[in-house]
Amino acid sequence: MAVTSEPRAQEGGAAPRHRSATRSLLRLWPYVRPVRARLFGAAGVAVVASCLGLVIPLVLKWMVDGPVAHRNPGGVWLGGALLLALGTAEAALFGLRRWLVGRPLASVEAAMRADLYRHLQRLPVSFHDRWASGQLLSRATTDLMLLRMFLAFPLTFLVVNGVTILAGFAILLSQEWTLGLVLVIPAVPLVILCSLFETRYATVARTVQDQTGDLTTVVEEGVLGVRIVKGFGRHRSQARAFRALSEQVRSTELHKARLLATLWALIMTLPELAIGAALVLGTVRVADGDLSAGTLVAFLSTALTLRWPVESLGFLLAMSQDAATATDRYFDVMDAEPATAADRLRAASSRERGQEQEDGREQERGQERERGQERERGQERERGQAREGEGGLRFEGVEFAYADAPPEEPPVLHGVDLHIRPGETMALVGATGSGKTTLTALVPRLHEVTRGRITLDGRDITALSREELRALVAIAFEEPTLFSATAGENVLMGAADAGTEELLRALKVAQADFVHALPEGTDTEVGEQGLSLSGGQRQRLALARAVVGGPRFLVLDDPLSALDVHTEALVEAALRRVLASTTALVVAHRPSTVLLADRVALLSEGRIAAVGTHQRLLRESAEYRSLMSGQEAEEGERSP
Ligand SMILES: Nc1ncnc2c1ncn2[C@@H]1O[C@H](COP(=O)(O)OP(=O)(O)OP(=O)(O)O)[C@@H](O)[C@H]1O
Repeated sequence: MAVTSEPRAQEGGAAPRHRSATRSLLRLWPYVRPVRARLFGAAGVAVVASCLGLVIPLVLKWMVDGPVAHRNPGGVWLGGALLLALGTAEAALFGLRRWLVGRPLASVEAAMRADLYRHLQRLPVSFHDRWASGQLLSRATTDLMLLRMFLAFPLTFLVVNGVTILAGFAILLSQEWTLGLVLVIPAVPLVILCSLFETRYATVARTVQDQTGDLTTVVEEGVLGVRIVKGFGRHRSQARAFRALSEQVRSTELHKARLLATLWALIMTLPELAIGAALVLGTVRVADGDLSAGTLVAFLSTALTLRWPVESLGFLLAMSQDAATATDRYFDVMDAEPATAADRLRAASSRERGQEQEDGREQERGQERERGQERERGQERERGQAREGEGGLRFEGVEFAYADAPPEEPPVLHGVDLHIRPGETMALVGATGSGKTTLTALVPRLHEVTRGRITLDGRDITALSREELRALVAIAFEEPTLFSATAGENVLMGAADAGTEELLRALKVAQADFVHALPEGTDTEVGEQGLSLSGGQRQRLALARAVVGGPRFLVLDDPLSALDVHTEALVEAALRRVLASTTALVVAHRPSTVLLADRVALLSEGRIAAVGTHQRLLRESAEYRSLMSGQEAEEGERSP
């Protein structure tokens, strides 16, 4: 089975729905507004240029009926010069149009791309969990390019060609209305055809663009996961999966091309037939002496001048449809709410549906929990610990469920009460999948709690601005994420105002001194995702990034998992000094990491089942003992 053939639950390839292309395209107005003067100016210039083209047949008529009929060479030269001047002016005006639109349209595309990027950064993590990266990439690249092309070409030329066709038909009808009617009549089936085409083409265009997004995701995954693909010898099945998807895109593209070809053939054939009919009728009338030869020449050359504006309607409409689809896809993302209130509501309502089932389980657990809590309180009193104040990091009745979780599933976290005192380091231990990572992600508000609250030194995190929260809390995850930048820049991302001194200190704490041995020290580029470094090196840089700003609160999700025992011990010793002044929540799988902490919280079935020192939990909690059991020997060796 190929990696990419697994079912995809992500969004971004919404089913095509019927919509008005004009309404979709009108949403671009806020971006077009700042450059409207230039765009309208360019359209005006193009209309003048195109109408100049319509004057040429009138000059021809004058030449044929005048200087040519009367054998006047001077008149012929004058006519020739006039035609040359008209042709040159037409070309110059079209050139001016291009110059007028070039720069403003590049800035429209850049502004839309910047807005999309900014919006993506503000969207909650839950949005990114749902959307495939390729769908977002294709919107930021292909779709925006389609929009720029639409603004540069079809938008102007639908107007220009529309005006030219109207003016041209007015000239034709005024010259000889019977012949004019022969040309106008095919316009009726053409209009009907175009509206039929719009509906069918819109559906296919959306499908192609969505499938291209999926293909982008597959390419991205294949490139990022190349080690796994190679390691498991999966390149053939991977290539097969890629071929299947690209075959899908190809066949939809072909379907699109067939639609376009049919429309184009009809759009080209009908005017040709009409011109042929007008030619026969006109020649008969010239022979009968009803019509001057000059009028027939002018009539036919006007009709031929109108061929391009009429024939281009097919692909101008197709490009407009592609642009309308690209606009819809762009606003699919831009309309997503950055505010997370929607997520909260969704999760809360799914919670209520799951509440009934939960109540039954809750009763059973209640008694057990009360006994445990009573025991805990008694022991705390015995140790004569001072009553904690509001300081530190506090979880109060915290509940959390992923927005896309089935409603019948209990929340990942429920009724989590935990207090980490100021300056204390609390280890968070729990079985795999018990919700440790989820709990840590709530502190920097990567996800929003669905019930309850989290406070930092007594202040609800939802009352803090994002900037305040980021300044207070630093995070490091088990899977370190580095950016295509230098090692130093990656670390300094952790604090806005940190300098070289803080950088060196952070590298020391995280035992990341290896950086100095890199070819350009802290200025060495670490490559995309830091893949030029080992897993342990990446983890240490991520840890340095977390501690560089000397944060008041530190949230570490098993940040030492990739280190060897010796390096881990060194990092721990250095961290201990840092953590002395920091309130920290550290997800731990190994006793060596647990030993870093003052106390340990055991997360079980979505709630805190026990809190105490490592030794005490070993004594009192069977679950904790079992979680740590594989490691006790190692721990015994390493504890002081
Ligand atoms: N983005 C997500 N959307 C939906 N469910 C998720 C998401 N992330 C995690 N989960 C689910 O939430 C539960 C808790 O996951 P979490 O990663 O918090 O566990 P964990 O205790 O950190 O596990 P581990 O020790 O293996 O890292 C799991 O059942 C997981 O399937």
